[in-house]
Amino acid sequence: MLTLLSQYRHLKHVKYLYRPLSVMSSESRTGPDDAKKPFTDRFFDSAANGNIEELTHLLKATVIVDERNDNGWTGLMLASRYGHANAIKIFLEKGCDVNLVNKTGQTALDIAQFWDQSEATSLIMDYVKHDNPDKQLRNFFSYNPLLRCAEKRKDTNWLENKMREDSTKYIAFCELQPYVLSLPDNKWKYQIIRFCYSDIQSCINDKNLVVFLGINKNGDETEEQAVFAIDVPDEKKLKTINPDGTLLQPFPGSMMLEPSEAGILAEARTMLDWLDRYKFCATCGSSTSVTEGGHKRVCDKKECKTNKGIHNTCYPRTDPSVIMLVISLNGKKCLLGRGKRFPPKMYSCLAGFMEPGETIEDTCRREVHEESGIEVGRVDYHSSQPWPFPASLMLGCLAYAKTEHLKVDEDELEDARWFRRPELVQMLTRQHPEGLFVPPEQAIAHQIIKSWVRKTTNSNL
Ligand SMILES: NC(=O)C1=CN([C@@H]2O[C@H](COP(=O)(O)OP(=O)(O)OC[C@H]3O[C@@H](n4cnc5c(N)ncnc54)[C@H](OP(=O)(O)O)[C@@H]3O)[C@@H](O)[C@H]2O)C=CC1
Ligand SMILES: [Mg+2]
Ligand SMILES: [Mg+2]
Ligand SMILES: [Mg+2]
Ligand SMILES: [Zn+2]
Repeated sequence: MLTLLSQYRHLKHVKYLYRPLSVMSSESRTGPDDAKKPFTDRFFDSAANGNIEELTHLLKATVIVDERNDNGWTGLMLASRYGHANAIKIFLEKGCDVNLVNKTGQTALDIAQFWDQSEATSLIMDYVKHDNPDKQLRNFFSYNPLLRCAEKRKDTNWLENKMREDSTKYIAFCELQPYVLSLPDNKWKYQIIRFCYSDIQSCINDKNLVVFLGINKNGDETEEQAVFAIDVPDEKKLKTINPDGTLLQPFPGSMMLEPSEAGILAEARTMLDWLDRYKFCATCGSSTSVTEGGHKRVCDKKECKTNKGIHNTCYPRTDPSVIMLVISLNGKKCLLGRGKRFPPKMYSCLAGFMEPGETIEDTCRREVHEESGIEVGRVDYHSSQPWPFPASLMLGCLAYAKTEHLKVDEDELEDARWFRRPELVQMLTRQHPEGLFVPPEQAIAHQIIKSWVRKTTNSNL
């Protein structure tokens, strides 16, 4: 406490500590010019003033939740300094980083304690206590609420009985697009239709592909609800069962599902695509039969070597790909590129498929060099994302550049450029003066860029 006190005595004469106080006066709090202030000034002001309406509005762009002013103060720190409990709750709900420190090394908790803001102190302490591994970033398509129950896949009797049970649900696909309903209160949100066995019975035959996806965790333990995916090649059949449904296009359709539905879609879409495309043995060319609830194909030719020893060529495929945010030598800029098929004005992280025998780090170094001419040194893993178009697993990384001169691979990219942090904030929040933007939050690229922006500041840029 003594150290903090002495820090404060020193700081209290420094204008930045009180920078937000300039708007604490009654004139400026309601001043007509507030709306014209830069976005970040309004953000810091609303945190310091406890202006919940403004804060809620500005935090729709969650990327700024950990934005720091020139002195390293976050909105949470400002709200803690002045004891605005409701503002603190908003920051915590939005997943702010409570561990950040300002330029004098204080966390929001240090500040709340120092200023005897007891409610602020207990809110943050409570949050820290309950901060658990579940809070780890979960990318879109990666949250599948079903228990896969791999052990049940070999139990043919169990599977056959489950397929006919009243509680069992089927999600139907036609040409790899799920059959969905748009939500009555929000036409931008869709829900995958879950059919009962009696509804879908007429579509289940030897030709239509069926995959056991798993057991619904939320179902009653005594009556496990199994979920299957079924491919129904004729959309008209689905229309007869439920005329209100529609097929959901991959882009942007899949992005409009709830995250838990997107996770189920990721499993189902990749599985159905694989079952459909790998009908013949890759080793001997014979036909194959589907087994294990749709999770394996077995070569019909008994003597085929896939039926002896290691025969994993008959299992579903996942193609690992890396996706990386390249950070410049001085740590102040990031490299983004424009693929030839991107929507106009969209820039994203560089990405590429892994080759056999490569590590994640080496794939990042190779792909960055191939696509931009930049040499990469250290590579840090960030997070991963299943990308079911058709079967990628995106391995997200931060890659630290050793060089800066760009030599763009024109076969793959239309452009690649270094962007400074303020520009990235504008692109993430769709406020860039030239209309440039990054992929939506459902893409891992967005999350990697956002996490770098949240961990850095604009100072000295
Ligand atoms: N989730 C996200 O935020 C993003 C995801 N992605 C995904 O990342 C993946 C990789 O990115 P991309 O830049 O396309 O990859 P690369 O940089 O490796 O280049 C694409 C080239 O790789 C070839 N290729 C296709 N499939 C494979 C494979 N399984 N193994 C090796 N090479 C292959 C293609 O050749 P050919 O022309 O012969 O088909 C294509 O020209 C893609 O699935 C893409 O959809 C990319 C950006 C953002
Ligand atoms: Mg690429
Ligand atoms: Mg490439
Ligand atoms: Mg490649
Ligand atoms: Zn074979």
